[in-house]
Amino acid sequence: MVNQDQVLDALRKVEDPEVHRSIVDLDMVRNIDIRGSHVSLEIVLTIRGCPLHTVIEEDVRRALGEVPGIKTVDVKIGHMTDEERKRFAEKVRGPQQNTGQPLSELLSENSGVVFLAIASGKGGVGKSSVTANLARALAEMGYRVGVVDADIYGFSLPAIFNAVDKKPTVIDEMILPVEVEGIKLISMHYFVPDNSPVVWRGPMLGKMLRTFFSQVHWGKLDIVLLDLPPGTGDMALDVHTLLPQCKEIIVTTPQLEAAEVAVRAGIMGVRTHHEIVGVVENMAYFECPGCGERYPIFGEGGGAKVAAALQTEVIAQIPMAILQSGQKAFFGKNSSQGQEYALLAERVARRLHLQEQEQVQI
Ligand SMILES: Nc1ncnc2c1ncn2[C@@H]1O[C@H](COP(=O)(O)OP(=O)(O)OP(=O)(O)O)[C@@H](O)[C@H]1O
Repeated sequence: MVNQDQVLDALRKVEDPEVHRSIVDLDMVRNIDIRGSHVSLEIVLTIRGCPLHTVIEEDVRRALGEVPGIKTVDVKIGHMTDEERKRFAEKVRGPQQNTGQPLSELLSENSGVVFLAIASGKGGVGKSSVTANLARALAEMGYRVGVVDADIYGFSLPAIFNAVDKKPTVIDEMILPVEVEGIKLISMHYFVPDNSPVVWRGPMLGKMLRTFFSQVHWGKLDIVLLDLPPGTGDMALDVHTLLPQCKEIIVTTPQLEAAEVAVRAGIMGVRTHHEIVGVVENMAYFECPGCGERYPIFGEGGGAKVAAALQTEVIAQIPMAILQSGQKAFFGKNSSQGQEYALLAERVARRLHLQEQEQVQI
């Protein structure tokens, strides 16, 4: 007859879909009762009505179904008490962290993580689109990617990722980021009541970033992309203070006016000792789908100008796309933009010395 240890061993392979740790290690399994080939048990979830309960239940049934000698399984779903939830959160995030340290040190699980800020001189050049597409392309290369939407004036990443209606799970002051296509995303969008305007002052970005790193449980990551607000304000300074080793990509369009302000944003990055990884020229040209001819709709030379001024290189030129109303600039890997983003991700990975990963299918 099957024994309790065999049941627990099988369940050890089942992970909580948000925390990505074994439900046995997280004390989520209760009341195992074995009668011949029938096993009944209870799984306790952190919150009532957790939308992921069907996923866990199916995984439990599948795992037990593979154990010889088990024919039928009865899974009851229960919920943790406040005390149990507290213990769960402590288990996941480890001992309470000291928020006086630089953020990078707070990420004890992520000591080797690379921070890459995406900056631009002015809004509307495609900084958020670059962040989202680069995140996707890096995830497709197999990297574990986190994205912080630090563009506090216009948090647009949830919309680009089609994740506006998702909600981070909050367990006893521990926040689990939203996950889209394997990418972990956190944004102020999830913490302000319906579209209410947020009046931000300089130090608030620091406070927000601190919260995002001290209370958000990211799990293991290889790289964190930060979508910075446009411009040269105190933000780069804040990011530098909090993440001294942060690298930077500067986004511009080919227009010379955009390039001039992008140079200023880049200089701000250099002054704060952020290594500039390169310049991404977005909406660099439009390629005629019929004849393949390239048209420089916004002129030429902006990217090269920024790169020369900052003593770096243009590491991608992203073609312009014709977008339908409401369509986001989030490109599939077969599009010409998607292919450029794949090349950009390879360059970024090389320049940042990310460890090689196995390609994943998204
Ligand atoms: N390659 C592209 N082709 C066509 N449209 C694009 C491209 N990249 C971005 N866009 C569009 O340009 C607009 C601005 O993009 P995005 O929001 O990413 O810019 P941003 O620099 O982050 O601006 P803000 O800081 O104001 O949010 C969006 O409508 C986006 O869909």
